[in-house]
Amino acid sequence: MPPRGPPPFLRGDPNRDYQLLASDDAEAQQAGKQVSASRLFGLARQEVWPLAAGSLVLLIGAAAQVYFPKLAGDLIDVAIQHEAGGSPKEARRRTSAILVQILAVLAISATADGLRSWLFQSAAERVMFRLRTRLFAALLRQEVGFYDRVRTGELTNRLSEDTRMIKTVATSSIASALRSAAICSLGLAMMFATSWLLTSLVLCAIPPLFALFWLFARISRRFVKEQLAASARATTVAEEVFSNVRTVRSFAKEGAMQASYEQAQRRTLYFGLRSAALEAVFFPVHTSLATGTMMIVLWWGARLVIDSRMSAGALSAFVVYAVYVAANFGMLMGVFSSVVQALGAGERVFQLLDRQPAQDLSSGTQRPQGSPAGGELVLRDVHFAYPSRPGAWVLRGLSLHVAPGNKVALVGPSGGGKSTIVALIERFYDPQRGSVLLDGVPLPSIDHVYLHSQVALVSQEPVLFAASIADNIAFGCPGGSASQEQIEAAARIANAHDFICSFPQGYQTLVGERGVRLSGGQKQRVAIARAIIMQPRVLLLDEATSALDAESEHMVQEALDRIAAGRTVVVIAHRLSTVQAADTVAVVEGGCIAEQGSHQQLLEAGGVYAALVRRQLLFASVSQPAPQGTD
Ligand SMILES: Nc1ncnc2c1ncn2[C@@H]1O[C@H](COP(=O)(O)OP(=O)(O)OP(=O)(O)O)[C@@H](O)[C@H]1O
Repeated sequence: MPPRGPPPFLRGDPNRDYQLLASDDAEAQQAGKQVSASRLFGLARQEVWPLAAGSLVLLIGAAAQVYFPKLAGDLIDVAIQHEAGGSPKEARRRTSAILVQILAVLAISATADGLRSWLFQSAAERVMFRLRTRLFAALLRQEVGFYDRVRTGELTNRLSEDTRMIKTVATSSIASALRSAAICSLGLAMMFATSWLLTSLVLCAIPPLFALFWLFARISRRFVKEQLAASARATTVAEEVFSNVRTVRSFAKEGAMQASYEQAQRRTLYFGLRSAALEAVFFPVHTSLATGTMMIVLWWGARLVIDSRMSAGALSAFVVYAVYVAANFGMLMGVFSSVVQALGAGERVFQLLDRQPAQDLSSGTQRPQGSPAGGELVLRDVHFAYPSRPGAWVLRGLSLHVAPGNKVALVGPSGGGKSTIVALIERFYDPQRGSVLLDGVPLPSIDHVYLHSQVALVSQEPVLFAASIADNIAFGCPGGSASQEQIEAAARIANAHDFICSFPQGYQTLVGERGVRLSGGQKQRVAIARAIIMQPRVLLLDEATSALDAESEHMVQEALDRIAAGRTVVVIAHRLSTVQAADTVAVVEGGCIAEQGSHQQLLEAGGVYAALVRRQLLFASVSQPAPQGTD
């Protein structure tokens, strides 16, 4: 019986993340299902020369290894012949000669093993580097909607765990497999040369051993795949808890989170235990079969020695060869089963590598220059539903025109679609119908980097990177690097310079993960500086609500007013002063622009806006006086 589904925190299908990805993209899923061993090994294609060189030294090392039993057999025969009355001098001379051979073979074998290890391991590291960077690039190419559906823990797990598993198989396992195959073949050849009769007996045991391994690999592949998926879910829970530790603490939900994590891990444990049980059955059966065969061979060999059909030295050499062959056959099968298991991890990685993003960021090439003012925004008959909720239309034929340099304030009831409009202008999503245009050019036709150097977003809860304040501000610079003067100039406009200088490390102060070491107002001002340094033509603002105290709200507002001057601005307005200062107020309701005009015009019209103001549904969160004459 599989474990019960996770508790509330993770309620739903335990395979949800995996299935989401799979059902999300049937084509990629298909491609994922068809992952073949050749595709897995294809990852090592660029390493063909190091691997070829590694294989060569590996063969040399294997040949050296296989020579040892022969030397051991020779030594035993010399000793036996001496016991039977041979000359001690001759025996000593022969043992000395054998000793020289042993030392030479040891030196060759050690050098070859060292070289082999370096060549294969370094190739494996490079394969993993390439695989991870390719996978990261593939993930970064995906549209924002993809991230709405997949949890980050799932993706980071694939980047770390799955790629590590594939790396080992794609290179080192080739080395082990080749080495074992070489030792097996050479060992078998030597066994044949020593006694074809005994060798035939050994060969009889190989088909059942192989069948056993094949069965084991098939079953364990499924377990490994499930275990990786379960472990990804556990990582997701851990990541979510760690990044929301303040929420967890404030609700005293440590116990519940612990239970969620345990539940997620329990599934990992469940498949881990099944793997362990499988191994507990498989390995004793395999070992008994192999050891039983060896003992029968020894028994028969002893009879051959007694009948003088074989020397004791030859039997010793044969037994050592048989042990070599058995051990390496075991290793070969181990590699085979880990390849089969890695195909499970490969499916998941290749599924992501193959996934075609719904938005092609490289398709846009245009850089509209527009009139000198620039920054004309048009939303034309836009219909939009979020990809994670297809069919639930958020915008239904919405049209909006913002002239260059104009300021439009979006107001309306919660959930009406204001933030969605901003997300479409940022091209986080593309509308299903209709279009969004900047300076007359549809956004998908505009060069991605250019678009985002012209449009800046300052949200209510900006997220900063875990770096210094200077680095966070410079992040906004289109070229990627900014001078200290530029950074400081932007910080001054954003009202951030003074508080930054009050920190002992000034601009080099680290802000912590997502900016956790700064206050809400400070974070927002750093985010404003990050937008200012970009010198955008279009500004998208989500105004701060009462989350800030009066002083920092004033500082933030002043900074926003400065940065807005002379630019096209779309602001999600929460304050009366903002709507009053806007050229146009657009009331977003039910996915459409219900009304548009100046604050005064709309109040006088006595429509939706007037009703919302009257019912205090707008500006309720700020301590501004209610507008006059609305009743
Ligand atoms: N990423 C998303 N995936 C699915 N649905 C979403 C997503 N973001 C928002 N929605 C849904 O889209 C609708 C419009 O949301 P939106 O955030 O645009 O409203 P809003 O007018 O900005 O609201 P508020 O004033 O409360 O911020 C809501 O029903 C919301 O649940």
